[in-house]
Amino acid sequence: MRIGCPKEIKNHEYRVGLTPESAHELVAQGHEVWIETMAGCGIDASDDQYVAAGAKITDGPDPIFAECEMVVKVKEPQAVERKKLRDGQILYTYLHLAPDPDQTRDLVESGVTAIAYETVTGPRGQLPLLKPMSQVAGRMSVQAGATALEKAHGGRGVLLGGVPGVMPGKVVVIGGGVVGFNAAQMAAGLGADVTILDRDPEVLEKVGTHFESRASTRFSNKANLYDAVCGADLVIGAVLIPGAAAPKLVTREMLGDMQKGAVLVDVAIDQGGCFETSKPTTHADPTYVVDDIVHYCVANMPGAVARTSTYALNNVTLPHALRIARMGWKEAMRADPHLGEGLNVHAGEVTYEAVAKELGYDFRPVEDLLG
Ligand SMILES: NC(=O)C1=CN([C@@H]2O[C@H](COP(=O)(O)OP(=O)(O)OC[C@H]3O[C@@H](n4cnc5c(N)ncnc54)[C@H](O)[C@@H]3O)[C@@H](O)[C@H]2O)C=CC1
Ligand SMILES: CC(=O)C(=O)O
Ligand SMILES: [Mg+2]
Repeated sequence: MRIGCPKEIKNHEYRVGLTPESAHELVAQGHEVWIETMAGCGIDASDDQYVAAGAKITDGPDPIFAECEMVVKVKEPQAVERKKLRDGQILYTYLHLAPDPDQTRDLVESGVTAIAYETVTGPRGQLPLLKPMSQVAGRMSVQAGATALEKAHGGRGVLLGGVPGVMPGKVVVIGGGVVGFNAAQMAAGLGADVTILDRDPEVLEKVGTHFESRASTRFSNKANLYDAVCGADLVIGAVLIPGAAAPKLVTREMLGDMQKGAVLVDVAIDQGGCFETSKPTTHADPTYVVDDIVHYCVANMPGAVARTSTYALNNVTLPHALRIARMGWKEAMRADPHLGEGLNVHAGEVTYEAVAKELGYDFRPVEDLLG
C-alpha cells in the first residue's frame, strides 16, 4: 500500500503521524511511504532521517492527498485538507466528529474511509489509541492550570502546593478516567488538595484505592459537583462519553458562585467541552475570561510536547496501520472488531452511532459494510 503523512497544520501542532521509525517498519513490510517535507521538524526528525528509513519526501501535501491510499495524521483534517480527500482513500487520525458538524459534512461528502483513533477500542472497552494522549493532556492540565492561576494570567494568585503555614490550592477533577487520573497524580504530587468526581462506582473505587488519603473521591451528581466546583481554585474537565459530545456539567450560572479568579481547564474540549462557557482555544492564545473565571480550552494540548506525544502516539497507532496496510481496512476490521469501532465515516455514510445521533445522520453499522 502507498501510505502518506502530511505535515500537521493545526495551530501550534508539532506532532507528526509517522516517526522515521514507524516509516521504517512500514517500508520493511513492503509498503511505500511518502512524507511531506519538514513533516517531522516539530520532533526534530529531518527529511534525511525519513529518507534513510526508506520513505520518499514530497514537496507539499498535495501529492500525498492525490496519490496515497492511506493518509496517516494526528489531528482532524483542517478545512483546506478536507477539500483534498478522495473517494476510496483511507484517513487514519483523530477526528472528534460529534461536536464538529462541518468536518463531518466534508468527510461524508468526500467519500473517504475515516478511521478515528479516539473510538478504536481495546479488549476491555478501553480506548487504547486515545490513552497516551490523555495521559499527556491530564499531566499537562495541572501545569496549564497552575500557570493560569497566577495573577499575571488572570488567576486568583494561588500556588497549588501552598507553603508551610498556608493552605494548598483546591483542585477538582471531573472524570476519573485516564485524563483525570493523570491530572490527579500531578496535582497530588504538587501537594494540592485534590477531589475527583466520577459517576462510575468502579472508577471511584479504583482512584480511591490508588490515591488513598492523597485525594478525595465524590460521586458526580449535581449537588456534589456544585459544591466542589464552587470551592475550587482549579477545576479540570476530564469527562468522556465515547464518541459523543461531552455533557455540559458546569453551567454559566455556576460561574457566578465560583471563587473570582478560579481556573477551568476543559480537557474535554475536543468533544465539545464539559463547561457551558467553553470554546476551543489554541496554544497561541490558550485562555480567556468569562464572569471572572479563567478558561483554558486547548483542543490539542499534547501538540505542545510533540516529541513525547508523537512517540507515545505512534506506539499505539502503528500496529493497526501495519495491519490496515497489509490486509486492507475491511479485512483488518473483520479480524479485529476493536479496530472496526474506529470507523466513523465510509463512502458518504456515518458509521459511528453516537456521531450519527448527535449530528442527525442515518447510522450505517460497520458490520453491514464488512459483510
Ligand atoms: N484537549 C486535549 O488536547 C485532549 C483531550 N482529550 C479528551 O479528554 C477527555 C477525557 O478522556 P479520557 O480521560 O481518556 O476518557 P476516559 O474514558 O478514560 O475517562 C472519562 C471519564 O469520565 C467519566 N464521566 C462520564 N460522565 C461523567 C459525569 N457526568 N461526571 C463525572 N464523570 C463522568 C467516565 O466515567 C470516565 O471515567 C476526552 O474527551 C478526550 O478526547 C484527551 C487527550 C487530549
Ligand atoms: C486526543 C487529541 O485530540 C489530541 O491528542 O490532540
Ligand atoms: Mg480537535
